[in-house]
Amino acid sequence: MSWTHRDEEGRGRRRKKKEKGRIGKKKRKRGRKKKGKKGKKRKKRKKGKKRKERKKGKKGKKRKKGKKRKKGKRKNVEECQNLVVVEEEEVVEEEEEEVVEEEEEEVVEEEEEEEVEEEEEEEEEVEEVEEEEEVQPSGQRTKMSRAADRLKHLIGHLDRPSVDIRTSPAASLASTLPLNFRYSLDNSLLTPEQRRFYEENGFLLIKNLVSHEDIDRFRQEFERICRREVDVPGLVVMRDVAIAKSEFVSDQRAVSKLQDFQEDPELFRFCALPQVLEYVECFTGPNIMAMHTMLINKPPDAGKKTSRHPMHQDLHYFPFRPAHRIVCAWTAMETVNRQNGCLVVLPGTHTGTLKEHDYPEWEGGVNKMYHGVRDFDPAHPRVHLEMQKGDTVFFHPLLIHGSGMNQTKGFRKAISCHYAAAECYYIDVKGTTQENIEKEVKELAHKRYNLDHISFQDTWAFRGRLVKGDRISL
Ligand SMILES: CCCCCC(=O)SCCNC(=O)CCNC(=O)[C@H](O)C(C)(C)COP(=O)(O)OP(=O)(O)OC[C@H]1O[C@@H](n2cnc3c(N)ncnc32)[C@H](O)[C@@H]1OP(=O)(O)O
Ligand SMILES: O=C(O)CCC(=O)C(=O)O
Repeated sequence: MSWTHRDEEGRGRRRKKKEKGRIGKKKRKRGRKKKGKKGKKRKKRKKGKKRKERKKGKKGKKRKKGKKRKKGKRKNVEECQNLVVVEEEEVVEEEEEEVVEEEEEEVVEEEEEEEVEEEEEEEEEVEEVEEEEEVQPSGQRTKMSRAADRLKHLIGHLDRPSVDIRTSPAASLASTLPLNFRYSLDNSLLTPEQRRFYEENGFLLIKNLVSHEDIDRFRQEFERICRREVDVPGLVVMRDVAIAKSEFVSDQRAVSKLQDFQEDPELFRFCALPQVLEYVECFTGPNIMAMHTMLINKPPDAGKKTSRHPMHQDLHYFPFRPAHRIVCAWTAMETVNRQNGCLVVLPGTHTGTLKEHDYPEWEGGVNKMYHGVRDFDPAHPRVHLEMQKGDTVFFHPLLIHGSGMNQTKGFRKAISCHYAAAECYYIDVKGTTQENIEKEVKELAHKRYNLDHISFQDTWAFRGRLVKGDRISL
């Protein structure tokens, strides 16, 4: 637990450096802002005009949609009666239609995004915006076409055949890369399309990345742990709240999640798989820490819907930054689909800020520390990440995601690791929305290990393991 001392110094140095940088940045900003504002007014006028045009267009579209929807509904009732029940019960709670209606929602959403973007631009990102405008002069790619593009990418991305889609970017394509990527680093692994996809959506699904052989080995180890044949230091074994008080059965039926398996050499192999780290490096850079590990064994729902995982942003749990140098790798250990509670993501939400989280008010109870995001746009398009064994999704810690209820009789298994650049630094969460989780974690550490003065940051420094490069600040 030595982060405090060493890092306080480091933090001091960094803070000074940052302040210096900020002053410089502010000066530069001031100089540019004048120029920027005029441009922005022009931009706003244009946007107003565009908005009017869109509204006009939307009326016509709505009428058309009404017809389409009726047809679609009939099909739903005839063919997918079960689905109606599924929809009602899932965390996802929205109607199938809402997902299909992305086009319409995207327009509204894009408008909202534009406004938020504008605000952010005013405050912080003047420099970046200017860069963006240089490489993407208005008119070259409108917001509308970006929304449509995004949808196209999303669908194309999810429909890919089950093969490894790794390719090297062709030299000729490199020139089409925008220069303002902020969520991924220059690398020779991701294609321009994959990179752009992550930038815009906050996740990237790679098919068939982890071998079935490895997954079977992880499964066997999981079963050994459940049978208590191995004792793993630091491991947290969770039971679903609905069965936590029922009679203990010492096999996987009782276990809903293994957390912090960094001391289990077999399970921890997952975190160091070279083909996984190759991707991770595109987001973290070459010095990589495995910060958080989980094997999630989503149980068949006991009837109280407690197998759901509320919509949340993982950054809520992390007292380290910057967010865009943190990434999660989540690998399906078997087929995951809407029936057994696949991941559900709100594409693009990684571009927002960390929101307030707390326990959702669910009648059947909520699992310990399963905080949900307080306010998010329920109309935001959702993507259900249906995956096959070995498929891996990489996602940003601000991406709002969750998972639905497991309505099957089987367990739904996935293994995951949150990675961070070793250059990330700890932050003090006092006075922030993360205070509630800090309090809970500290209480748990006290209860479990009788540790009184452990800090939130300590609990992370203690769990983190270097998997590549040098351990720097974390
Ligand atoms: C970081 C990336 C994103 C992460 C997102 C997440 O996953 S967030 C989720 C992360 N979750 C966690 O870190 C939680 C870690 N979980 C734990 O530490 C533990 O499973 C636990 C505290 C909940 C239970 O610990 P114990 O091993 O002491 O369990 P024990 O069986 O003795 O139960 C102690 C008390 O906790 C209750 N309990 C047990 N499991 C529970 C659960 N899942 N949810 C709520 N409460 C639970 C019991 O009913 C009992 O209450 P009574 O005392 O009233 O009888
Ligand atoms: O695997 C799941 O069901 C959800 C996992 C998740 O969202 C998380 O642990 O952050």
